[in-house]
This record gives sequence, C-alpha cells and structure tokens, in this order.
Amino acid sequence: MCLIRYRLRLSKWRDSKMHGIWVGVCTPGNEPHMLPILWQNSSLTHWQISYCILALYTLCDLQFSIKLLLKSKNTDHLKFFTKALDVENGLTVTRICACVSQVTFPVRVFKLLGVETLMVTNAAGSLADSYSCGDIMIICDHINFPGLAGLNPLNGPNDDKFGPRFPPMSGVYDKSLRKMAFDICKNMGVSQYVQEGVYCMVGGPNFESIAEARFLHRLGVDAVGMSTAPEVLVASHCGMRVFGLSLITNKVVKSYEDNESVNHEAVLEVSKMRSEMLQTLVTELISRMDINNNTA
Ligand SMILES: O=P(O)(O)O[C@@H]1C[C@H](O)[C@@H](CO)O1
Ligand code: HPA
Repeated sequence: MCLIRYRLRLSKWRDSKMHGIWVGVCTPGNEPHMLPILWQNSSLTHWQISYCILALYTLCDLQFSIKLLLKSKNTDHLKFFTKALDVENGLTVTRICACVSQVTFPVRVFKLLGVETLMVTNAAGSLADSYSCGDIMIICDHINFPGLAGLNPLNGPNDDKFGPRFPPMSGVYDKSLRKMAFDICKNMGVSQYVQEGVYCMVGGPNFESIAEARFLHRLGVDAVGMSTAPEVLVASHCGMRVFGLSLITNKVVKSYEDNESVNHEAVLEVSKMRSEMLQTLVTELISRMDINNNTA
C-alpha cells in the first residue's frame, strides 16, 4: 500500500516538472531518515531538489521503509545516491547522531550532480507575537546558533572547488523566490497565513526554556527550530540558490504565567494539517521556476 502511494506521489511531482526530490522519511518507529528520491528527465540538464526536513515529512505524505523504496525504484541515479550516503553514514541521518557534516553531506552531492537550487522546509516554534500556529514563515535570514558557537559544517580544510574559505552570509535566501512564494500564496487565497521572518537554529533536541525563549525574542528571532541553517550554509557556500520556509507548529512559551508546553506530537499534528497547502505551494513554486535557466 505504501508503495502505491509512493508511486502516485512520484507521478504528481513529475507532472509538476520536478526532477529530484529529497525527503525526510519516518519509519513506523518514528526513526527519521533522510532519503533521496531522484530521477531525471533526459531533455533537461538541471535538477531541482526539495528537502523536507524531519517534522515536515508529511509534505510528501510518505511513510514507508527505506528497503521498500529501494526495491520499488531502482534507477541508476537512486543507486548512486544511496551508495554515496551509505559510505558517509550508513543511509540514515538521525537526530540522535546527527552532526553538521553528516546532515550537510548530501547538499554537496547535490552540487556535484549539478543542482542549483535548494529548497528547505522545517517545523518551527514562533517567537513573533503576531504569528499563529499553522502560519507559514518564508525565511528571509537566519541565526545559526550552533555555528556561532563553532559547530559549523565548514570547519576543517576548505575545498576551494566548492567555495571560498570565508563565505559571506548576507542575501542567502533568494529574493525572487521569496517574492514568487508570496505571489503564489496570494493566488491560493492563503496570504493571511504567510509571514516573512528570521529563523534561528538551536541545537535541540530539547525545546527552549522560557529564559532562552525570551533571549531569542530579544535578539529579533521570529521562529526557532533545530535544523536548516547548516544545510543552507553549505548550499550557499557552494553557490546554490536557496529558498526556505518554516511551518509554525507551536508558539514558544515566553511567559512564566503560561501553563502550556510544546511537544513533538503537536508539532507533527500541525504539520499534517498544513501538508496540502505546503504541497501546493512548493509544487507551484517549482513549476514556475525556469528549470533550464534555473531562474525565477
Ligand atoms: O527537523 P525540523 O527542524 O523540521 O523539525 C523540528 C525540530 C525537531 O526535529 C522537531 C521537534 O518537534 O521539529
Ligand atoms: N523550538 C525548537 N524547535 C522546534 C519548535 C520549537 O518550539 N517547534 C518545532 N521545532
């Protein structure tokens, strides 16, 4: 049954002129896996990648095991990718053992395959008072907290083939893609749910304490999560164009009077609730991009 769903989904993405997809998959035990599904239309030279990070795996409505997938789709590209990942980390990238060089490794593989645009999605908690649960925040900038503290995927010898030793981090989130996303949301009639703001990555896996939440709020953070910045950093370092969005799955508790507390189940629930909307937005965004020139 999973297999059928998977095939249906693939044809849906293919119709939308998408030529590569990288999804986060949760096995029934809820063990997260990052899994690439790739295919290429021979008439096109560029790959497009969507990268759905753990909590937003429902973007693609996929819940099946890696084994099942590998059996079902045996293209050369898929083999190449799984092999590449095997070497690096045995196919799985889990929150528990994730280190920044592991989670960003696939971004470099994408680059070597000719991928020019990276789209990242994540689930995040809001600090901005005007945001609501279920909002979509188009990311205009980020604060990479682990990076500021030295946990940076670019640590170690620099390979100049990918990018410079000291890369700039201004203007990383592509303006034209951001504008396009806003236009699409307007056409979809969902502008009221769309925000633009600053994402902050923290190390996790715990959610923030109230004091930490207040601290981040004062720094100008609109939404906080546990991913995205390292992948974006590596993509930007090697000259890829980046688009990112956060689904606001919860409001971060900032008051000692507040008895609410966040939990992962609630995060997944909101992700599910918004999966259709996100699918439409991402699909439309990809189909509007000029794939051959990779321009918006
Ligand atoms: O992987 P992302 O950043 O999308 O997911 C967030 C961070 C944690 O993995 C999880 C917490 O509920 O959601
Ligand atoms: N904090 C950190 N990461 C998150 C949150 C949060 O509130 N919600 C979803 N991912």
